[in-house]
Amino acid sequence: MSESEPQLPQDGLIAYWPAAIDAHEATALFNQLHHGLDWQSDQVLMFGKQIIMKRKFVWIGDPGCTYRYAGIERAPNPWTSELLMIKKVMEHVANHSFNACLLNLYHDGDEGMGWHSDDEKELNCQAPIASLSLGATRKFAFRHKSDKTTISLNLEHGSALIMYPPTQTYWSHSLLKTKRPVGPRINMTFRSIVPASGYR
Ligand SMILES: O=C(O)CCC(=O)C(=O)O
Ligand SMILES: [Fe+2]
Repeated sequence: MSESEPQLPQDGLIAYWPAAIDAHEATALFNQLHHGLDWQSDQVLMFGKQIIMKRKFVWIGDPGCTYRYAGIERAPNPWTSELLMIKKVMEHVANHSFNACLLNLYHDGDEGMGWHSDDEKELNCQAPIASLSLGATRKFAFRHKSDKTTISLNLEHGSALIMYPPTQTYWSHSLLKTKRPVGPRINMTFRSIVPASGYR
């Protein structure tokens, strides 16, 4: 496994590992997750209306790792043995430990994720976020919040993208939609949550 070069010019730090997991393992994992998880419909509040997204998600984490996202509070689902195994790999790649993971399922190129940064208040802002991609290769882009510089990279099957602080402070990111016919993709972002006060 080796790192390859895409980098942010300023105000952040990323590392891209094209083959964090080998292709065979990545395919087996994709199939297990695709069929084995209880995928939920994502909802966003738009112009005061709840819109159901085609994209699906699963929120996994240690007890107490509740996540408020797009106005909805999400209690964590427990870790499975394969998710714990992947968490270990990603902890090794990122050199950091994680207590939660957001999985997103994009059925095709019509589904993506708009510009945002992962800077919710329950996230430990000193910790990296480690993203693992499985399935179709898709384009992912960073845009600087003030000068709008944009950097894009293709996230390949089995690749890891680590976003270190202060990337989320200065850069937004997006999973771009595409008109190219592409198959499904699962993305897992391993995160470090500061558990809600009721749990501490
Ligand atoms: O699908 C991806 O690669 C990105 C997902 C993402 O940005 C997120 O879950 O916050
Ligand atoms: Fe994100």
